[in-house]
Amino acid sequence: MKVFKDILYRVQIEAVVGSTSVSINKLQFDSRKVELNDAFVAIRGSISDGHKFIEQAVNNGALAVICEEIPEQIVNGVTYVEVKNTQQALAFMAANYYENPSEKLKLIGVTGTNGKTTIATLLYNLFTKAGFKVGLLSTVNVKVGDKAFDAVRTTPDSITINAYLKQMNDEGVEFCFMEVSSHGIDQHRTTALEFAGGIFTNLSHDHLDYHSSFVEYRDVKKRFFDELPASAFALVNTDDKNGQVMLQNTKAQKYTYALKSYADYKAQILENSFTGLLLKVNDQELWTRLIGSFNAYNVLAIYAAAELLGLETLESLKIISELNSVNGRFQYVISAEEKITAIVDYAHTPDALKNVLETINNIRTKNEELITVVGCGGDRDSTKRPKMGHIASALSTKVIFTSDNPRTEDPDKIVEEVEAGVEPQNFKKVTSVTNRKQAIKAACQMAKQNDIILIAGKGHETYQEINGERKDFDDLKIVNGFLKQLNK
Ligand SMILES: CC(=O)N[C@H]1[C@@H](OP(=O)(O)OP(=O)(O)OC[C@H]2O[C@@H](n3ccc(=O)[nH]c3=O)[C@H](O)[C@@H]2O)O[C@H](CO)[C@@H](O)[C@@H]1O[C@H](C)C(=O)N[C@@H](C)C(=O)N[C@H](CCC(=O)O)C(=O)O
Ligand SMILES: Nc1ncnc2c1ncn2[C@@H]1O[C@H](COP(=O)(O)OP(=O)(O)OP(=O)(O)O)[C@@H](O)[C@H]1O
Ligand SMILES: N[C@H](CCC[C@H](N)C(=O)O)C(=O)O
Ligand SMILES: [Mg+2]
Repeated sequence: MKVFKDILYRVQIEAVVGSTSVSINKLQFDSRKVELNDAFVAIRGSISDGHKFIEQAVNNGALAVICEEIPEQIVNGVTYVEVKNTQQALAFMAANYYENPSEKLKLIGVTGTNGKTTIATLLYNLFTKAGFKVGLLSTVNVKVGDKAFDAVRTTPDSITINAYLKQMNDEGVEFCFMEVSSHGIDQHRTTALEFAGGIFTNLSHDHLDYHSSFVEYRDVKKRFFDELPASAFALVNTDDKNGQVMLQNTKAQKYTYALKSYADYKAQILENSFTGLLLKVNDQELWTRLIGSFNAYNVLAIYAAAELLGLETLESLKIISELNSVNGRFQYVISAEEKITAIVDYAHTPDALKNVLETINNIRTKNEELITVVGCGGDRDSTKRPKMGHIASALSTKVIFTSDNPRTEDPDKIVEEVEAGVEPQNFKKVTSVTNRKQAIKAACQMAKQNDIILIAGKGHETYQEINGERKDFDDLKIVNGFLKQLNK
């Protein structure tokens, strides 16, 4: 039990009805989960409005209600608190409830369109290998030291974030690396957290269904840097034109990294092959098993962050050279006889897809075909579909369009929208097989000796979501199975 008044610390209160001296049990923003003596926070969402469920929350036993408008019908014995923004209030309340756990460790947030999971996970692995107890909040999973938990979202809601951070405090975690998504910033999931550093990767097309324009998407990302404290570092990629924008109004100490332009942390690619990258980083040579020039940015960012967090340079260079690629990010298998390479990659944005295809094209020889299997998710930004169709067909020798996670949309219709981006000169490279398993099978059957198959979009995901139902599905396992059948 916690005293309600203490939980409200730093929350800007507009009006109160009832007493704030009561003791509350848990915080909830979903009325269906409210139990006796909980506090219910009513959030105006995109589908429904939490204010409609205040009565249900009270019937379920809520002792306190935090809302943007106190209802006309109030119940005796229940405390109502009016605030301007309930999502923001929830963030402060969650931090207070768990005793501000972000202040008791070094929390580093990674934001940008692509590379967040890669950078956060590599930093988790780097600091763990350096002997620290580390935490991770990422798309793939949540880690508290070596304990792993399933991740539901890239950036969880503020109650979940603070609960994990508290668990990290209890277990003596010193550093936590977390992904900060644009939805997360916009919905104040990361407000009230004390960050020791922020990293910006890059900005390209994604989530334009949610944010009304690219400028709004950019400004949401920028808000994360605007809110960093002066004690934190802000480390940005200045080869991306939006890197400097992120630094415009930040109070944090500014650092830059780049391959092409002047920066505090600079790298040059000396070698780029299927076995990895050889980089020159601030005059030191650095070998990494990670593949593709985009990974040079990720590796440079973790090298810089490690230095800013006080890790010894030689030690971090040594450990970085031992790090493996992250689950579902350029993971590959090679079939035993035909030597067909199948790559599974989480590229689900036009820019990521282009990077992965260019990386493969830089490495493969002209005699080998590049067969790409790709689709786009349903109930997500549909404007990226034709763009990804265009990129896949222009940069591969053959393409099979298929389903990603159709969610509640018609899978055939999504495939048609992807096909719409194909230019006439590429028509004959393209076929469509809506069933993803059949599409992967077809790619394996098409492939000849030494060819390369790219299966993009789902990476580490072990399910396919169709009509709200998640069924087991693992690109890597499936392609491995078909490649083995070919060998028989
Ligand atoms: C678009 C989006 O971000 N939606 C999030 C948002 O939902 P919403 O605004 O639609 O909520 P709503 O359903 O309208 O309901 C409003 C409120 O009423 C409450 N409610 C609803 C019904 C009821 O009976 N009782 C009740 O109290 C809900 O709990 C909610 O608090 O607020 C909810 C509660 O916090 C989130 O669960 C939900 O995430 C949904 C599931 C989602 O899919 N989000 C994705 C898009 C997302 O956040 N993705 C990013 C990754 C992006 C990236 O790759 O960069 C992420 O960080 O994971
Ligand atoms: N620095 C980068 N620049 C461009 N593309 C990248 C970069 N790093 C990774 N990618 C590509 O983007 C894909 C997704 O990478 P990653 O999962 O690290 O990004 P993310 O930002 O966490 O994505 P999400 O928004 O889904 O959480 C990778 O599979 C790869 O194809
Ligand atoms: N974090 C991203 C993941 C997309 C992954 C892709 N497989 C899809 O389902 O669209 C999102 O929620 O938009
Ligand atoms: Mg991620």
